Order: sequence, then structure tokens, then C-alpha cells
Amino acid sequence: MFILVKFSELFSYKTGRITIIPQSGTMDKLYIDIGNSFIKVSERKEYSWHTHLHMRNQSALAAAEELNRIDGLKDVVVASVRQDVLDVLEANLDRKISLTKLHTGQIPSFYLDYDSPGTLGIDRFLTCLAACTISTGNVIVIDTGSACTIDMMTGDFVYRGGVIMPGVGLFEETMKALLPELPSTDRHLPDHWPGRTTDECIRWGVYGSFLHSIRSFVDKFAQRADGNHVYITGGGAAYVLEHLGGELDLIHRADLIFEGMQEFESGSFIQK
Ligand SMILES: Nc1ncnc2c1ncn2[C@@H]1O[C@H](COP(=O)(O)OP(=O)(O)OP(=O)(O)O)[C@@H](O)[C@H]1O
Ligand SMILES: CC(C)(CO)[C@@H](O)C(=O)NCCC(=O)O
Ligand SMILES: [K+]
Repeated sequence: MFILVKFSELFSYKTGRITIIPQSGTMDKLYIDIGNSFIKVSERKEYSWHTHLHMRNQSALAAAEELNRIDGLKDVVVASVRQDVLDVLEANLDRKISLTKLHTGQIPSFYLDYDSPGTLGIDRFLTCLAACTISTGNVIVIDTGSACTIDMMTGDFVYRGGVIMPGVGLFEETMKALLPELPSTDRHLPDHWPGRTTDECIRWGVYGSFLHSIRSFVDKFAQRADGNHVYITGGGAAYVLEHLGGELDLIHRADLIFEGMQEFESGSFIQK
């Protein structure tokens, strides 16, 4: 029997970490998603995923130390889009914890309809793989975090590529940095067109651009193939759902990356 440790999920967006309150439970295997800005550590429960840690990438050393403190932790599976952060984690993780790294080099080339497979982000393949495993037919996956990717996988588990664009936060930050005289606004779209105040025009330009881009890329995929299931995941999913949920039939899965990691690890898509 391993000592079981569970943590609560009181995530602070400011510090980028959750308050950890150990409870009782068992935890011998954990899955880690290293995104562009955050490290997320989750555990597979019977029918769901439980997030144990959510920390900024700058805290990779602290994340490793946190993991080292977990009694009975044997296996860690990681998918990363940040080699530098993965290096810090790996260098500081106890040797007794086995680390399995998922990377695009492990994907048989049949499943990659992508002309630069050597530089494909593993997160894009994994979220598509998870969606494709859940649905029958083609899937489109919107993964919106620091970056926003919109990708397609056809029902035969072949990844077809898509779009890499800035996440909504990057749209905001670029405006602030390069057009500093403009005021900041809230994230809602005006209820009429066109904008007739500075505030409305900015809201159309910043948030309208972000949301309309997503909408039009999904439509562009739909022109290529129909009957697609459209999934949404990532830290900014709630915002997109709130604004596009009425127009697009979006399936929200917060843990798509982790579901994809587990599916990838099992390798069962390869036989399908
Ligand atoms: N409470 C929130 N308020 C505002 N924005 C949020 C909130 N939660 C998440 N976000 C948005 O999500 C982003 C973080 O996304 P995510 O949790 O997917 O991490 P990430 O490491 O940036 O992921 P990715 O690698 O997919 O870009 C933030 O940069 C922000 O744009
Ligand atoms: C696009 C991001 C940043 C999204 O997290 C990541 O998947 C990545 O670093 N990709 C590498 C470029 C590519 O996917 O072709
Ligand atoms: K993303």
C-alpha cells in the first residue's frame, strides 16, 4: 500500500499555482502536461482526471520537489512543448521515479499528414488523438491557452494539421505593448456593429478578431469534410465557449491532453 496523497484544487491565477491540501488516497502514476506557460500534473481517476498541481513553467524546480515528496510515486508520464522546462523537471526528479516522455518522434509516420513532423508540437497530436478516440469520424480540436491551435484529425487517426495562432492573452498583450495609448477594455463583444466608441472598436478588433478567426477556421475545415465533431480544451476554453458556444456545436473536454497521453501510451490507436 502506498501512502495516498490527494490535493485540493484552489488554483490561483496570479501565482499560477494551486494551494495544496493533502488528503488520503493512492497515487503511484501521474501525467504531466508542460504547456507554453503552465505545468499541469494530473491523476487518472476511474472516470475522470484530478489536477494535483498547476504551476507556472518558471516553477519547474518547485514542481519537481513537490513530486519528489509524494510517497509511492513510481511513474510520471510527460508531454511537453517546452524542452527547457522539461530539462529542469527531469534534472530535479528523484531517480526512483520513472519518467516516460511522449514525443512526436514516436508517432508512426502514417498518422502524420504534416510536412514538418520533426517540429510538430506533441500537444496538438495528443488532443486530436483523444478527441478521435472518443468520437467516430473526423474531429476538429481547438486548444486555447497561451497559444491557440485549431487542428483536424480524420477518423482514421491521421493528424491533418491546422492553425497556430496567438491565444486571447497574446492579442491583449500585443495591443498593450505596441499601442500603449489605447485603453484596456473588458473581453465582451459589443452587441451592435460597427463599434462607435473607442472601447467598442477595440473590443471588436481584439476579441472579435480572436473569436472570428476561430469561427472561420472551423468553417474552413468544414468545407473540406463534413460531419466533424468540434472539441474545445485549454485554459481559455470557457471564454470561447461563452462566445461561440451558441454558433458552433462545441464539446468541452478540459482533460483532453491527459486523455490523449493515456491513449498514446497504450498505443491502441495504432491497430485501429
Ligand atoms: N482565469 C483565467 N482568466 C483569464 N485567462 C485565463 C484564465 N484561465 C486561463 N486563461 C487563459 O489560458 C491561458 C493558459 O492556458 P493553459 O492553462 O492551457 O496553459 P498553457 O501552458 O498556456 O497552455 P498551452 O500550452 O496550451 O498554450 C492563459 O494564458 C490565459 O490566456
Ligand atoms: C503550437 C504550440 C506552441 C501550441 O502549444 C506547440 O504545439 C508547439 O510548440 N508546436 C511546434 C510547432 C508545430 O506544431 O508545428
Ligand atoms: K494551446
